[in-house]
Amino acid sequence: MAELDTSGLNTAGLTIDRVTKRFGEQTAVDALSLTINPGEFVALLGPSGCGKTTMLRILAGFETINDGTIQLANRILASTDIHVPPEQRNMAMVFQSYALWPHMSVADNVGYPVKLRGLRGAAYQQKVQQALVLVELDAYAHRMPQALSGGQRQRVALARCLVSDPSVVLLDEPLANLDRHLRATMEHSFRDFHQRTGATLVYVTHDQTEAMALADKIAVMKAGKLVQWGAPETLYRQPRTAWVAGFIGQGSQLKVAADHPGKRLENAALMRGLNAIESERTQSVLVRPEHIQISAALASSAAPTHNQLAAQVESVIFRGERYELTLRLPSGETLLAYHHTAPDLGSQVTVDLQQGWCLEPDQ
Ligand SMILES: Nc1ncnc2c1ncn2[C@@H]1O[C@H](COP(=O)(O)OP(=O)(O)OP(=O)(O)O)[C@@H](O)[C@H]1O
Repeated sequence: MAELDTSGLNTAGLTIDRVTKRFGEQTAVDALSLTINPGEFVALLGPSGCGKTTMLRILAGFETINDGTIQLANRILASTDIHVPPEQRNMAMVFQSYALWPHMSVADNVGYPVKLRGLRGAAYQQKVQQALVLVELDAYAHRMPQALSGGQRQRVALARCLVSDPSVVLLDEPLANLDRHLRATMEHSFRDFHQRTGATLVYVTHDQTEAMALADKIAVMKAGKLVQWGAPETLYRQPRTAWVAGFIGQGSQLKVAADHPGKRLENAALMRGLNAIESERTQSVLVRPEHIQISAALASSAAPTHNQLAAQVESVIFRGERYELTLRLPSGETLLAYHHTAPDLGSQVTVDLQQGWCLEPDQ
């Protein structure tokens, strides 16, 4: 592919400082602070109604704020008494509905924002061509939007937001209207797009696998508040609270007697905590399925060692590359585990727990 000129893109960082947005009695965004570095790909992740779209609309300038400040590089975009209008923010937004003009070709759709600014002739053609190359749609310049797939239409929308050299690209659930297969393909397109442009991207989604696959950093939101901010691996391995642990990835939460949240327990310490008396088992610990080893069915005469647990197989689901098992422990708690073969339902197995992660209780 030809060398791409993305020098026009004046990527910048965003500082969101204690931003609050209320709609009447309802606080949609509650004292949220984030520092987004230039060129970072950030996902705002959370369940429906947690305030992520409101936060994106605040960044775009479609909503004013009640408290806090937003800065793009050194420039204040919003505070209690400043509100820079959307068209002066140098940001571009991509919606889940694509919002393409049906009567314009792909090239005309992409070029529209710069045509509005008066760009014409060779400079215009070059800008449109560059943006189309970035989303690998240069061969489709003369097609009409109706003659494109959903994924291609979304790439046209991406190209259109790029022509105006935005400092930040805001994306509101851009894959929500696509089927599962296409979403996976588009995840690759978005990653490529980010690598080639180096743009600062803020991406709203309620889909944790999408956020984990795409983002450099994820802001997990709940009821308008930021509950955790970190790299996908950190959120997966070291979720702060029981709620984050349940929201990101798969796993089981067991009660143990252990000291502090934010600590990893290796096998022996974990087993000591699990074997403590009931009243002392007050700390929630997360055990991911990949940290559970299952031994062959327990012979009737064999007992698990003191560092193992006995468990009963309650359900077995075939997932192609592995089986997903639900195991019932003597304490009554359940454990999600993976295994390469399918044990009989109701059979007893021995379980080795390699490690667990101590969680903070939810507020
Ligand atoms: N214009 C508005 N007027 C009143 N309340 C609003 C308005 N916009 C959002 N809200 C409320 O603010 C809260 C946050 O909404 P928001 O759309 O930001 O959530 P979300 O996390 O993006 O949800 P979803 O994933 O369902 O889009 C919700 O309770 C919503 O009802």
